[in-house]
Amino acid sequence: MGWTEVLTTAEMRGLETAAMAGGAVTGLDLMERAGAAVAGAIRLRWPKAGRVTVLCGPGNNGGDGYVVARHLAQAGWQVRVLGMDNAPGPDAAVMKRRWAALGGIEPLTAAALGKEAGDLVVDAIFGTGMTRPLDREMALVSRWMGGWTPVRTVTPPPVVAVDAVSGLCLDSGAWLGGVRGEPGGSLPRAALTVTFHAPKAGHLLELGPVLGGELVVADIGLQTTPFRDAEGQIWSERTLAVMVPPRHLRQDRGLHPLGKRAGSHKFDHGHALIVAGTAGQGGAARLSARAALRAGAGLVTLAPPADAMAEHFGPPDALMRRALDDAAALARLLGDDRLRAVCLGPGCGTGRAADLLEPLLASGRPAVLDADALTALARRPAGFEGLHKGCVLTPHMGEFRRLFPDLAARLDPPPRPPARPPSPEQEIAWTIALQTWRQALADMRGPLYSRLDAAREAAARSGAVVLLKGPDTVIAAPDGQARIHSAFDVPWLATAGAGDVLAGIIAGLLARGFPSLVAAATGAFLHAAAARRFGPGLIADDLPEQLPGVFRDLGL
Ligand SMILES: NC(=O)C1=CN([C@@H]2O[C@H](COP(=O)(O)OP(=O)(O)OC[C@H]3O[C@@H](n4cnc5c(N)ncnc54)[C@H](OP(=O)(O)O)[C@@H]3O)[C@@H](O)[C@H]2O)[C@H](O)CC1
Ligand SMILES: [K+]
Repeated sequence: MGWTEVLTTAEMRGLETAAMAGGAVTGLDLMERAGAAVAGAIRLRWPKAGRVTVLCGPGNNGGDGYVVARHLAQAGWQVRVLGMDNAPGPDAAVMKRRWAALGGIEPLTAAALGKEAGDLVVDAIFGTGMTRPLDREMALVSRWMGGWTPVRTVTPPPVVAVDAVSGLCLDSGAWLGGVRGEPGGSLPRAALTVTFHAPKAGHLLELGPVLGGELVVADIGLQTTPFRDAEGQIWSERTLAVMVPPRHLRQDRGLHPLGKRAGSHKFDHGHALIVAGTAGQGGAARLSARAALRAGAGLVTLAPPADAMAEHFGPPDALMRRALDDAAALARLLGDDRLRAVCLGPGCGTGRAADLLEPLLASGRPAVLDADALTALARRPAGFEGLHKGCVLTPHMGEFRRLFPDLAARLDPPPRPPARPPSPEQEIAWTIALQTWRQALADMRGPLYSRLDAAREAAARSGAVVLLKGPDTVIAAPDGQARIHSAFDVPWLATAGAGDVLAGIIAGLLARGFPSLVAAATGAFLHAAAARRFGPGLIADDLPEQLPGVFRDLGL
């Protein structure tokens, strides 16, 4: 599995500051390297020199912009710079002067965009220093970069964002001053974002992947020194992105983590138990069971109640079936240590899930709790007692809200008032509510609370690994470790049963002995890779059948 370190803006600043304090590098070096990297990425994608408009903000992001302008001009591009009329920090001031020696700087206003914008726009207005919503002028510029063209302005050419599209909170992926969860039509869209040293969480969450276009991570010579935070936690291992497996992880370099050693025995790859529910709901558990088999578990047993056994006959023959009627029966089954993982929830029924949850937690066995098991957990008088780090909770946002209402609420935008006054006599109250709502949006201050924060707190509170589902899936462990799997290119995963397959893949990996955090992160990766491989028109039943091809693609 490929792990890419993901940083918060504070960690990025910490890394830069430490590198500069150590004398290894100066801010000016870093800015030169950053700007040169952006210019290089531009020249790779648009090899023919053209006309570019560079928008430079008040700080170091703007400083990068002046470096980009200089490099593109020296490469034969016709460069027009629109810059803020301010006295930036020392590094940006140097770079601004170096540009000014080559070309002019016009004031950065929305009106100035009305004229010729050229073949490309570079957004170097704000980066990691973006802490509050854009003011009116920059909001107009930002909307223009999203294709909004009021009278007398030209349609914007492709946009390249330096570090991020300006306006994005780089810690949460939310739009500062926007209503979370509503992408909104007039936000900027970049064709390419060039960030530095490592992706930030905001590049991978919520609107980050939607607005940022292709993400390039440019090395600017910052060593990933294992920094320790106040709790002694090594930063560079806290949050990792798990989207792209490195091609180098092939069999010829030793056994791939997902591979199987020649001569191994089925029990070497573990036995997974997939609990099924009462008659008529069996499809979900069958999907999970098939997925666990395809994920490489040595044995998989489907366990419906005796009265539902009849519905579970049929393929795959490799799937074993065994009646499981109640908690006592499960406690007996779990007495067999070879049973290495349990999947509880898909198509199980909340009553049955509630009964079976107790012996399952008491056994300490690795387990995936999904669907009805999560509903049962939310209603459980004992709460999260008995959960352990071998458990993987796989809630979608609705289930997450039931389990962790206070955390979900911190992700919610301020409640929007109705579109119009409910009645004439309520006109005044409605007006006040609307002004209060608008002020709440204007008062937003970054870094905003993120899905990563929410998953981390949920894992710490529950004691289990929490996989918060979405196109930006976040996986967090109780010890603070987290993984992000961002896949906005497989919308077809929004189909009945896809969650059951994910639960089954994770259960299969747990049975194979993968630690819970790695099993969940690898499961999220395999799930999306299977969907990507099948393509549009997929149904959940197609997903397990794609896994052999995914493994081949991984070089297994
Ligand atoms: N640190 C380094 O050596 C490197 C930095 N790189 C680049 O620098 C930016 C981060 O630069 P920074 O100056 O910290 O912040 P920004 O340029 O993103 O923002 C500039 C200032 O703007 C103010 N601000 C914030 N929000 C708004 C707003 N909505 N309207 C107006 N102004 C706003 C804020 O200052 P305040 O004190 O006013 O809050 C910002 O400080 C990083 O993104 C990189 O591009 C190099 O690339 C690597 C080396
Ligand atoms: K920017």
